[in-house]
Amino acid sequence: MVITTDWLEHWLATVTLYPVHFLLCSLFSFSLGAAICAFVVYRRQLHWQRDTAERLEDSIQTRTFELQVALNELADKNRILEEQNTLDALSGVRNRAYFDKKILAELKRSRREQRPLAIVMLDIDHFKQINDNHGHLAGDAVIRGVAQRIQDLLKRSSDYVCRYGGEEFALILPNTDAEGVLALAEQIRHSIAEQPFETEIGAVAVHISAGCFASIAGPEMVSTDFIHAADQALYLAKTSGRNQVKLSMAAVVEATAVAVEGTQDELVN
Ligand SMILES: Nc1nc2c(ncn2[C@@H]2O[C@H](COP(=O)(O)OP(=O)(O)OP(=O)(O)O)[C@@H](O)[C@H]2O)c(=O)[nH]1
Repeated sequence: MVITTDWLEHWLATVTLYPVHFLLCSLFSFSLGAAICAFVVYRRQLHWQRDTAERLEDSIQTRTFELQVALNELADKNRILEEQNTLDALSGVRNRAYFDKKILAELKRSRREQRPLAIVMLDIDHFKQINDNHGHLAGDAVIRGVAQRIQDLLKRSSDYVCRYGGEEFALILPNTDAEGVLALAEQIRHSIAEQPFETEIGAVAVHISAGCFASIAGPEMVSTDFIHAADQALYLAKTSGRNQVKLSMAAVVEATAVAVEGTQDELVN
């Protein structure tokens, strides 16, 4: 549009003639412009807020995922650490602390399910002589070898061999009666006596003595009843000449009772 003098004069005349119209038009145009500006700003802000919220949500999700991964790793490491805490450093089998906990749990299970629980206390014979004659390193190798040999002979995943202390081991055998524990302990004794253990000074022949006890846990029975009974049987095995397995008299009584019941059943049938 070309602004000429004529046009300007005409425009001024119009403005002078219709000042109210002009004012109203100007006001309307200004308001419309302002409204459009406000709308554009508002839309921009909305977009920006939406973008920010999306970015925030993404970052929260990423962080939550990273946190979950870190927590899982921590839980795994904790599990490994807890597992390591239950192991004996020298022999690699479970340690005494594990035995103390496990026997309590198995005692409760035996009482609840009315199934027999068997314990074996097992000790390497004349171990002091092995240390004295061949040195402590050879002695350590024998302890490791015996532990491994026992472990290899345990077939059920619920059976545990624990190093009870020094050259003594304790076995926890859930759901095992007197007959079963005697058979397993005898198998272990035989395997150890048969095959010497490799050490740095050569093969060392050893044998063990074992005391066994098996019973369904009665309402009054505690874990020490099982341990003492198996210990007494071990003492009997030692004093009877070593390299043998003995069953606690308490277990014999129970086994006899079971046998008598069995005989009576047969008679009745
Ligand atoms: N090398 C080694 N020796 C150990 C370890 N723990 C205990 N001993 C030794 O084992 C020996 C156990 O000796 P004793 O309790 O007299 O038993 P023993 O000589 O086996 O005799 P009996 O059990 O009666 O047949 C001691 O000399 C202890 O020092 C160990 O971790 N490594």
